[in-house]
Amino acid sequence: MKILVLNAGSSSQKSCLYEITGDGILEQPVEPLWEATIDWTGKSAVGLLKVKTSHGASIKTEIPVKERQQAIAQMLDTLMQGETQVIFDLAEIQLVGHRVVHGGQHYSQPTRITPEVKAAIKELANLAPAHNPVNLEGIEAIEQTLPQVPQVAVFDTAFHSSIPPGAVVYPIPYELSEQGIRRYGFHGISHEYVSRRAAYLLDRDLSSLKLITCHLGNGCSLAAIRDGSCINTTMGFTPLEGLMMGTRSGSIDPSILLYLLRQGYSTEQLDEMLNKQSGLKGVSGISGDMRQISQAIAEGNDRAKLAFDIYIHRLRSHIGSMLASLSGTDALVFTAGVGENHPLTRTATCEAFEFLGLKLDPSKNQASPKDADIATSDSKIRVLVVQTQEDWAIAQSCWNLLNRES
Ligand SMILES: Nc1ncnc2c1ncn2[C@@H]1O[C@H](COP(=O)(O)OP(=O)(O)O)[C@@H](O)[C@H]1O
Ligand SMILES: CC(=O)OP(=O)(O)O
Ligand SMILES: [Mg+2]
Repeated sequence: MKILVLNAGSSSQKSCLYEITGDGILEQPVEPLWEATIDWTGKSAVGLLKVKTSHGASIKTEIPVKERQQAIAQMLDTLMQGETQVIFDLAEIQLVGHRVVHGGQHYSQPTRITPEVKAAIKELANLAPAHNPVNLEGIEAIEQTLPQVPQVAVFDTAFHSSIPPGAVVYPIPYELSEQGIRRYGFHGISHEYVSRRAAYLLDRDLSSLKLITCHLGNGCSLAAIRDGSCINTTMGFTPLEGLMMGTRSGSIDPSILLYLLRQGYSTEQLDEMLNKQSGLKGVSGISGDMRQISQAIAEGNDRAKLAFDIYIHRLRSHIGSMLASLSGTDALVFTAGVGENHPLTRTATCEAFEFLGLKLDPSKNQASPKDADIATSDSKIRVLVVQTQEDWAIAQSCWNLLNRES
């Protein structure tokens, strides 16, 4: 069965075509037949489309991206044309799966997209403004291009539905919690996938493991996972809470917002400040990208060093909180852009937990291996680097949903 996956970001659109055969539950992730990304910077009318296929073809080309729908249609053209052709007819695609960031209280399973589900995704857009609207645009683009093909939403919040009330309810008047103001948690597709992959790499049963998964990308979050179920996470009502991120502040004293509101800031200004002008970018004044922060530190930039120090301080503190939720851990798992590629972040994080007998192997860490254990053989806690495969996880969820239904 061929499943197309769409993973829409605020400045990118990723897509993969997978072919799943057999029972679909494969321990090793499968290479996509075709993989495409469009990157554009918000208002720019031109985007860079990159496509590669499992038979070794690749193209890079600039395309106009005034509307996401047109850009997606152009991206899908490369499935059937030129050197990147992998199918002869769009009808070969049997299902399309989407990463949808906020599923609210009602969607904790992969769900077939209906007008009702679309309306719910739209309504939740004010809680995930950088994500849900673009997820919806992706769904609508497929309705135009592949009107007959069923679509499935896989929610980033779903994996966190097992978190117990003590970690979900905020200590504010309870009526607000009843209105849905509570912790949801995000990056669930990634946390769930890397926890399963970690169990496989450790040759252990997931149902007997305590894991702390660290998704450190542009957005950053942690999950505490016991016996395969999530029991705590750092993101909350929106993807703004918790760790310091590329451009998001993470948790700050809420009184800072009250203070700034009284100073005359508008809600839009505060939103822009907290989501786009804070984090590594806001403190360093340079960039939200860890590669540029590292380079600036190497050149002696003090603000870049301060930004990195805050990032690590907060990461260590939140790992401490996850450790307490789990009463210990068998492994720390690093994933996503920073987690997979930045040895210094892993060293600086792990140093704080040496008192627990955690020992990182410096040469293994420096190599940034994919899907490997980078702790020494006598370390009391394993440390893994796992490449997150959100798209593959979505394809598997879609396949499982179809099998449950049939
Ligand atoms: N080689 C690298 N070294 C350090 N950081 C990196 C490297 N590659 C990517 N990153 C970091 O990862 C981030 C992107 O992570 P990613 O997981 O792709 O994020 P997202 O899916 O949220 O866009 C970049 O902004 C950058 O900070
Ligand atoms: C939920 C979230 O923060 O996603 P991303 O890291 O892709 O922005
Ligand atoms: Mg991501």
